Amino acid sequence: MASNTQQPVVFVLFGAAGDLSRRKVLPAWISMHQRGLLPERWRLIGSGMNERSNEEYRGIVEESLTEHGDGLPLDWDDVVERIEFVGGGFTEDNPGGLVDAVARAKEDLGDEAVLVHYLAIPPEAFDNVTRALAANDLTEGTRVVFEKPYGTSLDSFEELDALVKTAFSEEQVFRIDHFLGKEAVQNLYVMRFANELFGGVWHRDHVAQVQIDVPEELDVAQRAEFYDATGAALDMLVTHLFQVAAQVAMEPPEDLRDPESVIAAREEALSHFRALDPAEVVLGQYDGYRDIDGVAPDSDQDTFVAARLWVDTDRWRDVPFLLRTGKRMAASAQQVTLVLRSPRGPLMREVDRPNSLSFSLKGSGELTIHTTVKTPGPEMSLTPAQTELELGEVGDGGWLAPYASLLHDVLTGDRTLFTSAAGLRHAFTAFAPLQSNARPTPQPYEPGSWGPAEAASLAEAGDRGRRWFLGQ
Ligand SMILES: NC(=O)C1=CN([C@@H]2O[C@H](COP(=O)(O)OP(=O)(O)OC[C@H]3O[C@@H](n4cnc5c(N)ncnc54)[C@H](OP(=O)(O)O)[C@@H]3O)[C@@H](O)[C@H]2O)C=CC1
Ligand SMILES: O=C1O[C@H](COP(=O)(O)O)[C@@H](O)[C@H](O)[C@H]1O
Repeated sequence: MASNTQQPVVFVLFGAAGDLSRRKVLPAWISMHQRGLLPERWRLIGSGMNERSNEEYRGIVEESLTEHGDGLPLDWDDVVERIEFVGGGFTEDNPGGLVDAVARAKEDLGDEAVLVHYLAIPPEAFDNVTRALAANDLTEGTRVVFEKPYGTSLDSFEELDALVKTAFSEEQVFRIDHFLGKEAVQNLYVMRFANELFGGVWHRDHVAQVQIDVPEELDVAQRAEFYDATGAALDMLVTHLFQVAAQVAMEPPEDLRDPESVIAAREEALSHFRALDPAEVVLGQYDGYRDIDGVAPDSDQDTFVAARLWVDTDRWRDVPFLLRTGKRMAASAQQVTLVLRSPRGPLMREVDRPNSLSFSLKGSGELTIHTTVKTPGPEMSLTPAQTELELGEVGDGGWLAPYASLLHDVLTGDRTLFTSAAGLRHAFTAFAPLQSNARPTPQPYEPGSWGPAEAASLAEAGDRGRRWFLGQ
């Protein structure tokens, strides 16, 4: 479904006043407009449960751009006229004013206008909105973007997917996982496949462990209801951290420029994720979480998860993938680290810290390489050293925020960085033990800490001397 980027677009944003829309989607859309990545003619229709006037909603967009984007575009007076809001929800039986609003926008832009639906709503609402789109004839020729998590368990994923298939063909569906749109995540495979320095060691013979670590200082007060129904493991582990792990673990695709080939390679890796062993998972809940408005007073929801994942392929057999994320932690970072094995040979006893390649996924990304070098001077003594490469400061390209990059792909029809149903089925299968009776009880942890103490030993167990790379 490739398309010409000048085809006018009607962008219908469900959950248009929610946290995701305000912090990410609206700033991304307007930044695309500013960068000339949108067609000249477009309309944005926000949809929500609550009633809001166009003026109120435009005020929300303005605030979103000021607080989370690059400020208002120079042509704001023109842009603001293209934005409207339709409240009161959107269901099979009661489409509210949305169908009319879409018809007006299409009339305005012409018949060739493409309709893109973006579901920035809680996952439990995906099926109702899908049904409503079908019942109200808003599916044909459109594209639909589903936020993550696409399903909340293996069973609900299957139900949702079966429903979505009745309403849309696969090429209309874009299941987004915005971590795949991060520059540095894309750079993981470019660095690996374009550099023998990295590609040559990307193997169990050289890598002792892989860490994917996303601690967040952020709390959840702005979206307590959503979060308390979701939790860290569903919000982050089975989604972003699994996708990034698959990106690290995948075998070389046949053709890196062919979307199907890249998706197949990433999802083949997912199919080799061993089902999580609850004994190798630590869940946590920060002290004070239950006092937040919107959180159940007896909630046992996890706000932290650390897991040891195994990827059963020849390349990764017996190499632990340590995954960790949580809210209200000591620091905010997004880091993928390949910790290499200790060197053999004459200096093996003198090297304190093995080599590591550490990719920061924030912004345009950064690579840090830890090495051991000779201390300058007459003595033969060794010193740990590190070197950094800012991945955004090379060449003359311009960094795109992940949501802008992925929305651009939706408009051009490039599916490389989107997930397929088959891939998500593998992810939910490996995740299922955490949704069974064997789910570990969340352990309390201090806000501003690195999570429950048990998580530290998860990194050490069975692999003496290994630690979480961050926070040690
Ligand atoms: N927030 C984030 O950082 C990220 C969120 N996501 C995903 O985005 C989605 C939305 O999350 P988030 O924005 O944080 O959640 P919020 O709770 O902040 O916002 C959800 C919005 O959806 C609307 N809504 C609520 N219930 C329904 C329903 N039953 N049917 C239709 N619309 C409904 C609400 O509209 P109204 O205000 O009018 O009541 C609300 O504004 C989730 O799937 C989440 O996983 C993905 C990546 C990052
Ligand atoms: O999907 C989500 O991601 C954010 C972190 O992503 P970032 O791009 O803002 O760094 C996380 O805070 C949120 O809980 C989750 O829903």
